[in-house]
Amino acid sequence: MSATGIDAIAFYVPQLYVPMDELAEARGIPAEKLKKGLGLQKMAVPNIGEDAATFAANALLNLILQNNINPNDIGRVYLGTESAIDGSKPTATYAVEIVENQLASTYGERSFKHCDILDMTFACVGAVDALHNSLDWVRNNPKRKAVVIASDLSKYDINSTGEYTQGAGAVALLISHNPSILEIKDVWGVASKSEGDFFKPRRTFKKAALLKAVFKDLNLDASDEKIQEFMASSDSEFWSDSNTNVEVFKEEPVFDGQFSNACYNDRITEALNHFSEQKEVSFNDNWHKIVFHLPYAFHGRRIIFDNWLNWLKSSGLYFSLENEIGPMVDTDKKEWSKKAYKSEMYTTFINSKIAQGELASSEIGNMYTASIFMSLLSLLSDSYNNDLDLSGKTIGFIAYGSGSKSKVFEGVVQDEWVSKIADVNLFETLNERTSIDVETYENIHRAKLEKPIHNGSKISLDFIERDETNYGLRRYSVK
Ligand SMILES: CC(C)(COP(=O)([O-])OP(=O)([O-])OC[C@H]1O[C@@H](n2cnc3c(N)ncnc32)[C@H](O)[C@@H]1OP(=O)([O-])[O-])[C@@H](O)C(=O)NCCC(=O)NCCSC(=O)C[C@@](C)(O)CC(=O)[O-]
Repeated sequence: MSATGIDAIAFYVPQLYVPMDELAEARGIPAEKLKKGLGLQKMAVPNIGEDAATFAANALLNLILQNNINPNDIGRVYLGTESAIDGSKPTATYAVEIVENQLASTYGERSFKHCDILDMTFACVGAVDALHNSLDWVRNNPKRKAVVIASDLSKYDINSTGEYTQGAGAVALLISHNPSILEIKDVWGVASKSEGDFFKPRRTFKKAALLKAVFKDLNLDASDEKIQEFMASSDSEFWSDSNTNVEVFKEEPVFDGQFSNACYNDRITEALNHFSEQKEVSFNDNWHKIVFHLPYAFHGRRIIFDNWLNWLKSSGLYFSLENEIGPMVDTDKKEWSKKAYKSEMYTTFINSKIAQGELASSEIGNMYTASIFMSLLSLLSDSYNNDLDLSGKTIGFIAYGSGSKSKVFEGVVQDEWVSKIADVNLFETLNERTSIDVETYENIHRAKLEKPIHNGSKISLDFIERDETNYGLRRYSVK
């Protein structure tokens, strides 16, 4: 059976960002905490009119144009996202429609007509699920090709501990036989457990209670009779709606930061164990590089530490660490762990296996589903820029999605990888973005602006339909 995996890769990141120094100053947080503690330099900010569909469309279009892909050859477009723009109509349909229209003059109308299009959602691991499924499907027939897109925007409440980890964008992958970039092996470590570490519930409010609060603030008669009378006679489409409750969807999650770290740690440990039950592996020796889901740049290096200690024990190298920092004494475990974390051995491990995958995350922030694929692209682009050959090397992948699930898998870099990375220009593109100040970012965050700032994006939301039969349908335009 021929190898299957990633044959081409493309990305899209919004043009706007906030420098971390400025955000730290505005929030009264030491900039060193964000920069040295979490590894953050810039936070990508979506412009007005950008959403998960426009990011995905941009990444898909880049993938097709940069690699001369004929859309008629693609049998699947599976999109992983937790920022869906509709509860029923997949975000992938919007993205494909935009791209199909753009390609019509070259490939004719409806070039994705026979393509299976789908969204998959499981927090940040949803696009890895899309990849896993697409690999299984492609593997069954040598002619099959699939596209996997990861597209998201991570938005947290202003002033929350998640705010400085925000980011946005998309990565698109072409999955095929005999891939040029990465063969992905069919061994998957999986661990799932329902947890409430991070989620985006539908929040409900009683309409009468909302009105009561408003009436009271305005010093109006807030009696139940008056409220009922108002709702029955109101011309407003909102207040006259027959539902008792108002359902509100917010992009901002409900989350518990340190608990989410603990869930991430537990799930990846279980998934790593599950992986090694299926394949004998010495993670330290066999994995040349490790790519993580990165909610912020330094998360991988912080969260893998306990597993690394166990890897040292199983590969007989623990004594080298003890030689460097001394043996652990039961009474001083915490101090010893701190020393081990700062040891030369661990620093070498981070610098040789993890740091290249962190570079793009420092410049963008959390891209949710796209973070792990952006980390792969960061590793490949940095290796390309520094003439480091990765051919034949094994990369380990550690994915996590809140709620919660981890998947662990591995891939082998193929001889042709350079030919597919040379024109991606990841870091060059990131360096061309526009800096905005904190006030402008806050106005975008609070939806106070109506028009895009600067030149706006190439693909953006044009308007939202308001007629009864197409209410809420989104229309996009391409400049
Ligand atoms: C991620 C947290 C929890 C971080 O929480 P936090 O409170 O911002 O930071 P911290 O207290 O964990 O400290 C961060 C580091 O900064 C250091 N530090 C402190 N001060 C200084 C200073 N002056 N100079 C230098 N360093 C400093 C400090 O020592 C520490 O480093 P460590 O000691 O651990 O190596 C927070 O940002 C958060 O709640 N984020 C949102 C949730 C999240 O990202 N969770 C991550 C795991 S869950 C996940 O990955 C899934 C997710 C979120 O992507 C969603 C999905 O699946 O859909």
